[in-house]
Amino acid sequence: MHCLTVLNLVERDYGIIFVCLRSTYTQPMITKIIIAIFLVILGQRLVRTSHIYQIFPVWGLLEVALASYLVTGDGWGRRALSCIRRYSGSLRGITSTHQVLIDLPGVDRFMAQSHHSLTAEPFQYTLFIRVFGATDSLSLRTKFKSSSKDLYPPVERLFLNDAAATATIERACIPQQVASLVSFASDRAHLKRWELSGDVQVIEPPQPGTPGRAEANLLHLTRDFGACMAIPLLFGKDFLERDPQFLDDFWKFDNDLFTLLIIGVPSWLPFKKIREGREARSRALSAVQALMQRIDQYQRGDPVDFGADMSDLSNAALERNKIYARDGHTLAERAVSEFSFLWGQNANTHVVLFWLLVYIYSIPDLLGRIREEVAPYIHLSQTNPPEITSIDITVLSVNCQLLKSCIFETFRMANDPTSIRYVARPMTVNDGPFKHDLKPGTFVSAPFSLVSQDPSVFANPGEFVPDRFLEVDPDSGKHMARYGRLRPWGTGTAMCKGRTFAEKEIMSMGAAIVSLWDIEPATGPWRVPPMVPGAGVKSPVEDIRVAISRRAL
Ligand code: HEM
Repeated sequence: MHCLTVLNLVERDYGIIFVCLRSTYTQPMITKIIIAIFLVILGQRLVRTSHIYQIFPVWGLLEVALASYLVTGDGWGRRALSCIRRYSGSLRGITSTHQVLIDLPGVDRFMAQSHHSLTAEPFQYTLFIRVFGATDSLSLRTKFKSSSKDLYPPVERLFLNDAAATATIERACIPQQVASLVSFASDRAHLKRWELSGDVQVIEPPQPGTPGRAEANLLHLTRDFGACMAIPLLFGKDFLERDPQFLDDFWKFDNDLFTLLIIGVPSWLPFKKIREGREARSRALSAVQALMQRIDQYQRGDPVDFGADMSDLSNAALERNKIYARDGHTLAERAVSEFSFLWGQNANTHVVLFWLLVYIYSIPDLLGRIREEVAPYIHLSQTNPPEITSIDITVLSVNCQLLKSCIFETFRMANDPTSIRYVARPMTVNDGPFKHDLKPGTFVSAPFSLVSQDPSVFANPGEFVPDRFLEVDPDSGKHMARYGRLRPWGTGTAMCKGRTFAEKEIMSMGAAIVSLWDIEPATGPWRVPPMVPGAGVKSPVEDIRVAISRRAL
């Protein structure tokens, strides 16, 4: 924009200040101070009024929680909500800037509209600023706007495409890795990363003919085990090996800080949990920034820091870095974006794996049924203890419908997905007898956990029913697991881009673990711990101490 135009705009908008400015030319110091204040105000105004991105209101998720709570309550909750909400029908938002869609007929069709009308980008940008540690600026909004739609195709090619997702999981060498879920190493220096995190204690070392027995914290063991499989597939092996602290920081940030920041708790509050979470985030971001530097060096053909091996980086990481370089993102900005992607890849998947194992091992007879179902595709050696010689990942996904139904049921019990979109153009919502006009510049949210817990959709919603999602296919007559009204991956164009990979990963790791290991509580009978809601998949109020031994055939 030409500077005279800017000055004209400035004079129009800030006339009085401008007059003052002109009259202070004789006092240069005061003039400089006024100019500085004025430029800050102008800068803030430009950021606010640039419609590149709006920030999702800080109370938005609390409004989703409140509307969901009131609508599921008895009569008074619904009546109270009817008095305070803005629209009628299925739109339950209280404020004019945000509508919560509950029981909207055809919600998938509505949310499937093109990103020119409904877009997830402003909410993702809000997460960058509010949760992942980026600093809001007009320049960052502009860069994020030009990069974001190009950042997903590389992810889709690696994690969404069926054949590519299978090939990616094959590279993780699950048979060998699952055999070392517990290594029984007597020397701490030889314990795996996930064993350290799971506080594995060997109770009986393995002897010839007798499997060993160890105790571990199941959530910590499983989530680090999963992350140690998944992260190298994206960022190569060197990343986690170079930074042994990274996973602890990642989970600390996820558990202690993420939920607080997303609901708007200021990160500067002087509480120990927040301070430690912030420190963990800052260390994790530094590790990712150093990685981005190495990726950049590698791509430009420059010497790579520490001579790190970058040969097994995924194409997704390489292609995304090219887009960041094209659009002039600093290394710190790339780190925030990749850290948020890494969070999406890991924060939910391995916690789902934990809950799946808890249900399979704790529900009488289910372990036997799953072992029987997966046996033809998890090939075991005849040794004692047995080893997995190969896994047929493709056929496992197609033929193991009970396991798939158990995964869906785990999602239903433990996952709280919400799709949040920005209304970029005027839109009309068809809501049965109602029609609502949505203004551009507002947000809509669709919380899907309400359906998951609705007894009229899923009978006895508090109970884990392994076969719940199995339906008889009219053509083949076989049982097939179908999602029905479950939406673990959100909906519409911004639906999860890693869902094919995540489902196959949980299936193949779950099938491999149950085939090789016996797991039971370290003391007493199984007790499924209560769940703490968070951002996505819920955590247990406390970890479960379990005894693990190799399965004897
Ligand atoms: C059990 C595991 C997972 C669950 C439950 C899950 C769930 C979700 C949900 C609910 C969304 C928001 C969708 C919406 O707004 O409608 C989402 C978005 C996303 N997820 Fe996942 N996810 C999982 C695993 C993964 C993995 C493994 C990856 C990557 C490898 C991934 C990458 C993404 C990306 C890139 C988005 C943003 C998509 C967009 O805005 O276009 N997710 N996920």
